[in-house]
Amino acid sequence: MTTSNIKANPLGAALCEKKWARWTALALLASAMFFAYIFVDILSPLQELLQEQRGWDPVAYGHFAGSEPFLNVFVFFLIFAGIILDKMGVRFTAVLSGAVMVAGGSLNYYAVTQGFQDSAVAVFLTENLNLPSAWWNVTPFYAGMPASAKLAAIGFMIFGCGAEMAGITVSRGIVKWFKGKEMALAMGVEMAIARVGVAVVVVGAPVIASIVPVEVSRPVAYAVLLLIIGLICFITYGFMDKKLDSQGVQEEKDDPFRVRDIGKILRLPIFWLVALLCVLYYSAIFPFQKYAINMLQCNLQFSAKDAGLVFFIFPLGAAAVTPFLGHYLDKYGKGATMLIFGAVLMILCHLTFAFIVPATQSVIVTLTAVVVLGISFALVPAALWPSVPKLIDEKLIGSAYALIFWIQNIGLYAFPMIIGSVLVASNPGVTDPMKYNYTVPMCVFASCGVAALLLGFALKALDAKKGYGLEKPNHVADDAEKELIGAAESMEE
Ligand SMILES: NCCCC[C@H](NC(=O)[C@@H](N)CCCCN)C(=O)O
Repeated sequence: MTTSNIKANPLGAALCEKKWARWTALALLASAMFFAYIFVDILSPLQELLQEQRGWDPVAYGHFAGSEPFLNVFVFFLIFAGIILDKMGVRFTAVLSGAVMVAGGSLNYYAVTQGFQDSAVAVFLTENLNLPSAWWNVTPFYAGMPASAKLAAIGFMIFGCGAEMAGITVSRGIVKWFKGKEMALAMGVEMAIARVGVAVVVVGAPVIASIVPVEVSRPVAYAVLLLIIGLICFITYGFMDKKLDSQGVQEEKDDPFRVRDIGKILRLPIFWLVALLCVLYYSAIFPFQKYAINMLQCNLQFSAKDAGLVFFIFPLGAAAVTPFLGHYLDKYGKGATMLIFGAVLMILCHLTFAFIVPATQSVIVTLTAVVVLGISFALVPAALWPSVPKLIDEKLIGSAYALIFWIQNIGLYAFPMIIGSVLVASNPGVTDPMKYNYTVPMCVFASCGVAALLLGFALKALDAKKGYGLEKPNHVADDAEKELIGAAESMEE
């Protein structure tokens, strides 16, 4: 186990000790993530236009949308990203991730422009990447997929590598600047800003696209511009980070990296509890988001626009509450309890969508469930991510975040497909997309919540036994305490 990352600074107070400086660093990191979250969902509200202008049917859109985690999951890019982060540090990895996002985003943009439609690349892609729809074809490509959707998927999977790399880097950056201070609050603010990005896109993308002449690629162009600004934010952050390093406040780097370090993380039972809780919880949130609008339309007989307005409060509600919960965690702790409480709320909401909403068709009940789900989506992330540094040796924190993200991405990749199949199987003969019954898919989401809840109890019990400090305020479970735990564990072994 490592000792504290704060080393004596002969030049006076280190930059991270100054409130304005660490919050400026956070503003730069959070802005880049805000722009990344905008890009992730930029095409979500434009499905109709994509069909009209580029010929993407729902299958093509679904394959494009699901392509983001592909390289991270199947080419293990996230694992490499964690190793790069632990070896090269926050500054290098942040700029690299920003550049990868810009490259992938630009390709994605080019794919949806009119210029691409008329190019030789389009002809090439129309004739290639026509993979059969067989069980082994885990790629987003299939025979007959529009060329623009193929290239957009390639761009989106490259973007996905940058976005997830940025996610782990920003988490490690926040640990570097805020450890022993308002760390959970800072992570909460960062995630709240990201949620606002999702809400902005739902409203903003259709408005930008519908400026005459109506053009589906225009919002993507703006989003790429924002990614470039995000890269500039990361570069600017790099100067602050360098200054901090020069003051002796260097992050612990894993030098040289050894594969057995990953093994060390994988052997920790507490790591598996956190990672499995994460994949189960997030699999019932992000994939649910993809179906939520249609579920609301089917249950309430709403238009897509009205259903979108109801669902709009979900990310905004989460954004409003997350920083307060982060602050609560810093001050009072109770991280494991928050995870349990968040899972309970999620189960209740999904069961409400499964049984009560279709039976009552009540807008009030639906709105209440959406708000409560937003609170759940604040409780779990606010407690989960700041708890990781309490469990893992600081110099392996990048790899630990990366492994958790990787396991989470497997769920994010698989669940939209699982839910799609469950939806079709539980609605035999239904072809009208407004007539689906969502009871069984919602029960699947609720059962993820039940499994996450059980893991939450197990986590709390293991924490009570081993004293990781999950229930303690952030600054209490410091490195000295981790060292004691580490020593106790080595004695047990
Ligand atoms: N500093 C970031 C903490 C994680 C925030 C978390 N995001 C994720 O878990 C991403 N791996 C998944 C994003 C999926 C979007 N395509 C969050 O709560 O958003």
